[in-house]
Amino acid sequence: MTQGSAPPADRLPYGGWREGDPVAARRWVALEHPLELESGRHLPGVRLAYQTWGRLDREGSNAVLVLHALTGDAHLTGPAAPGQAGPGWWEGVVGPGLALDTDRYFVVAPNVLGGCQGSTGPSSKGPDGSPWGSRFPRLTLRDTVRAETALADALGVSSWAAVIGGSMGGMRALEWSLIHPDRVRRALVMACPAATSAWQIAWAAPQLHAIRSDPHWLDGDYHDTGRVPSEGLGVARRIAHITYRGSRELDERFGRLPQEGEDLDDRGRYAVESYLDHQAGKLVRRFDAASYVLLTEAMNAHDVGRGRGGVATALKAMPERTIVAGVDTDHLYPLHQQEEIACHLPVPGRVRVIESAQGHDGFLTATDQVSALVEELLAR
Ligand SMILES: CC(=O)SCCNC(=O)CCNC(=O)[C@H](O)C(C)(C)COP(=O)(O)OP(=O)(O)OC[C@H]1O[C@@H](n2cnc3c(N)ncnc32)[C@H](O)[C@@H]1OP(=O)(O)O
Ligand SMILES: N[C@@H](CCO)C(=O)O
Repeated sequence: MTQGSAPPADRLPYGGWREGDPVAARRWVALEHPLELESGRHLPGVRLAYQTWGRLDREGSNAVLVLHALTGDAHLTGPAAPGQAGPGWWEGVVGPGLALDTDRYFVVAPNVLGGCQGSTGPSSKGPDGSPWGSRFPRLTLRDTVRAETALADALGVSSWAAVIGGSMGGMRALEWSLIHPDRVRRALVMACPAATSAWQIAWAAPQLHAIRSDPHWLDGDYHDTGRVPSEGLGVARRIAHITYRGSRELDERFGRLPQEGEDLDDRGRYAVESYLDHQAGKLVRRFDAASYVLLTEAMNAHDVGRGRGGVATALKAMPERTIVAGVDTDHLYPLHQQEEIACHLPVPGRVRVIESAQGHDGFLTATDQVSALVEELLAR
């Protein structure tokens, strides 16, 4: 296993992974051997990008793993790297004296395998030096956990004090706990299901279709062409973003208003259309379409019960100290899915409800309530 603090030289980052990055704790780890995937295939040359905050104690017992959502990254908090847009995605939750107190805990956030923010994914160069593109193997979320097992080993973390995640991060927190029951002491699982439902696969379908219909998609082999399937990815993000937000929220924020300075009678847009255009444009600038497809398919395949005797049996192996939370207005991953998880835990409990108008994104925006959950988890 090799490790470093500079980005892998063969990586064209979409995020902030550049030579001379001023934040010392942005690192990567390279797996020595090809990663054996759930499919039986092997993925060579795996590198995982990650960031850390705080220090690991002598016993190696104070490490907390935070797992990001679909288009997230390893940057939880702190100054952005040069060229990287914006602060971290969990500002106010992680830091000195905050709920995830970096004076006490060693916080680790990897970029998911298959992603495009520093870790190996379809846009990385394959063994022959050209981008993986369509040759990149299908992944499951279990594969992403197996890759991170090597990261935990490299960091000297024998067991995590807690594994925390929302949405895809929550699915992966479940898988971490079930693959390594001896290495996860607590879990906080937010806004995700035990198994992806028809409703969620249905919402993903037009997104995948939009990307694959883009003339620049080229069956996933576009990385060397100088063109990217930005129209398709933009449509996918618009669809996804509607599912991430509250219906009442959008009504109250935008109503039937036209976008400022635009005339609806002269091809102008409604304000909400402009908002979705903005969200699409931001994602297209920071995310790779092939990673989006790969990870969406990995989420579609998510089922903690697969090969474990079903969901109810599988969840019995979760840590006793598990908190499950959902957002009251989340119409993508509705609360009944978190209730299902909570009722099958070894210590069945009630779901913690995050009250937020902002739908699924509540686990990102309601930082005070999320902080309270993190504090409760770590106090147990
Ligand atoms: C766990 C993870 O790692 S997930 C990764 C986190 N990041 C993302 O998901 C990126 C996508 N963004 C989001 O999902 C959300 O914006 C969040 C959750 C990050 C933040 O949500 P909020 O703070 O509620 O932001 P909101 O949805 O209101 O969007 C604000 C943006 O819309 C823009 N906007 C608002 N109204 C309009 C409009 N009528 N026309 C155009 N743009 C508009 C704002 O100017 C602002 O732009 P900026 O982000 O470039 O500054
Ligand atoms: N806004 C989040 C929602 C997905 O859970 C993301 O883009 O990853």
